[in-house]
Amino acid sequence: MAALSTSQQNYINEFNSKDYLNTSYRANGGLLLGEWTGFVLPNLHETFTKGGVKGDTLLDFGTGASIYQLLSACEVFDKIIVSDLLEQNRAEFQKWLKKDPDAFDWTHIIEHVCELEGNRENCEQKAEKLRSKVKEILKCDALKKNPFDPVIVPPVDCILSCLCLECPCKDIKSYCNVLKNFQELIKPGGHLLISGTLNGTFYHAGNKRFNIMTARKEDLEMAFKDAGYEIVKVVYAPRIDKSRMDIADFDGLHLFSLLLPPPSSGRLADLMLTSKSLSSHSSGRKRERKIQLFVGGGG
Ligand SMILES: C[S@@+](CC[C@H](N)C(=O)[O-])C[C@H]1O[C@@H](n2cnc3c(N)ncnc32)[C@H](O)[C@@H]1O
Repeated sequence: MAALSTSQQNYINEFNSKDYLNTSYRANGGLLLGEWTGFVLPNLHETFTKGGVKGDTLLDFGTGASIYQLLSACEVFDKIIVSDLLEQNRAEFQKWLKKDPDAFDWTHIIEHVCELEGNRENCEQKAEKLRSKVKEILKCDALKKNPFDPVIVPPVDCILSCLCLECPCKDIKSYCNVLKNFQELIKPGGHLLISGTLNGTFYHAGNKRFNIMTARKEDLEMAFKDAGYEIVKVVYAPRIDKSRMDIADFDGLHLFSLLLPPPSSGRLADLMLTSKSLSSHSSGRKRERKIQLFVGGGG
């Protein structure tokens, strides 16, 4: 088994789920309430309505113990898979799912999303809808080729990841590598939605400090293109309130809506050549047929 990086071991030992939720999202005072939620919730609402992103399964990568990012998604996906590196985060998420009295109270955030959706449902109905859509809570590690190893997750319609990839990735090269590995997890023609902060170097969960990769606009744009995604939409916003830079020092926010294009005919030829040269016996032929069928179906 590969050794854990310092960053992963640090997360395992030091990241307290409740401290993170309280620092970031507690009603009246969470650092990420206001500018972050005021940015990400309407943008996700729009992505999952006017933006037309929908499907059978959404995979949320690096969920932590957060639910805010799934509240609009649960309207347009049948199944949601959540995932995180940390056992403590997965357990904390499970508490919310099971309505444990000790679970974090997300009411203020759920109300915000209900308002965005025109109050079709009340808070309780909305929470129940999300609970009913979450089908799995998986362990993941962004730094592995298959982040769910040894589990094989069949390709999904959409991967969503908020405030996560800048934590494990030490630089833009490793970030781009993670994006490339994500391709195996997304159906061709499916979406990748990535949202996070710009130009930050650290954030706090309680009194513990976690360093992050400094994400610059131009580096992110380049990484998504280099990794083979088509940028459908990108939204940026500056950080206005800089009074608590000692808790997290980012100066802006971003949301990228990306498309994983179906393989072009040139790429199909490459795939078929690779497939043929990989095996000359019947399993190779089966694989070749599967690729042809799939491309035919995808356009
Ligand atoms: C800043 S928190 C964001 C949590 C949540 N997505 C949110 O928006 O509130 C960063 C998350 O990244 C997770 N993380 C750190 N290293 C990771 C890795 N190697 N693979 C997957 N997740 C990781 C942490 O466990 C943590 O939940």
